[in-house]
Amino acid sequence: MTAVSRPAALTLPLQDSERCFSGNPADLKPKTAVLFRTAPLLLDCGRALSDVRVAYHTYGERQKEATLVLHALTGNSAVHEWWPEFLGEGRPLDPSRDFVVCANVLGGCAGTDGPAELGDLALSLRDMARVGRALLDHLGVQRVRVIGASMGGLLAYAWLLECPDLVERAVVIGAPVRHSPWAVGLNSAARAAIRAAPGGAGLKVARQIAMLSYRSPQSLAATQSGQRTPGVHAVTSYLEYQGEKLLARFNEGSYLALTGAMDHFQPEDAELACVRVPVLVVGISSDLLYPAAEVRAGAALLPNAAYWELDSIHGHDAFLMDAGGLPERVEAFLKGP
Ligand SMILES: CC(=O)SCCNC(=O)CCNC(=O)[C@H](O)C(C)(C)COP(=O)(O)OP(=O)(O)OC[C@H]1O[C@@H](n2cnc3c(N)ncnc32)[C@H](O)[C@@H]1OP(=O)(O)O
Ligand SMILES: N[C@@H](CCO)C(=O)O
Repeated sequence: MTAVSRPAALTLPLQDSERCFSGNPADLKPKTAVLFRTAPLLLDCGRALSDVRVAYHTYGERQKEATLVLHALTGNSAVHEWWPEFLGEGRPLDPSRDFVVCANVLGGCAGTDGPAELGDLALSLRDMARVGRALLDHLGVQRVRVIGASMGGLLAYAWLLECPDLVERAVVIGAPVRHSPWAVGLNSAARAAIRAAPGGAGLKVARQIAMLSYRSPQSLAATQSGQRTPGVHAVTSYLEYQGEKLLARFNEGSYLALTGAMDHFQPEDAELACVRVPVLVVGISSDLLYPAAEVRAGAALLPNAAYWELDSIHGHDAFLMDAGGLPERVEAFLKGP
């Protein structure tokens, strides 16, 4: 790995993620585009949006074919910060070979328009795919390979249904084809916490509920047994800390909008049977939020899907924390036949 050098004008110390990224230092900066200037975006809820601001990262030289990364619920477009095992020379997303694009989703709070700019929004994952399509048009991209995990995996399914003409192949990691009552129930409890205690306290509880679904009993037994502070269970202070961390970097309106979009994405089996392109679906052995059997059953609804399982004790977030052989699997699949 080659360390990147920062332009002289910037004197902040490099973050670890920046040191590890061996591509063009200019790729580390987010870009913005204002889309839907001449014709509005018609949302599934019936509202029309014009001049939609989208913040995104690209890695590598611009090409007509791209690899589009779809981030998770509280993730963002800075792939180099949260997926270093996947992005870089010799990795599945290789900027020396590929044009990699990742945009912050509509409805989020990382630079793309969301509730903070637009007010309360009833959004769908298909709306987000349409915004992504407009961004690809803006960049001159005509074909994409799509890869997403968690909410990004659900969004990958939305791309397959909404933009079948653009998608060449797709990787779905740790995501079902639609939310189960269990997943909707967890999000409903999180939203109830936000509505019961607006202004921050509710968002912190929402994150605590969600974190439990992102880990597993075995993972917490391995990492959070005992106490850090006398008289306080380690897992209790861990969850409190995770709530504080999310409050510092996220927005409760976005949490409501994005979890609502995930819950309302309920494609029919017959729609999924029309997806013709090759799809690699990855389940996670200890995932409590989206159990591997459910993810596998979703893959079986697609005519041209392969299923692989990541073996980890760390639950849903293993794709971030304990990726094991996943990068190699993804790379082999993205290369194509
Ligand atoms: C496809 C996508 O888009 S994914 C998007 C990626 N998402 C993000 O990057 C944002 C969300 N982040 C995460 O979800 C998590 O940080 C993960 C999954 C990346 C990593 O999870 P973890 O290994 O639990 O690490 P996490 O950073 O959450 O927790 C460790 C922190 O908790 C603290 N901590 C650990 N145990 C305790 C405890 N018992 N009490 C208090 N604090 C604790 C650690 O000191 C550490 O603090 P720091 O963050 O200030 O360094
Ligand atoms: N840790 C992920 C969870 C969903 O994968 C996030 O916060 O977005």
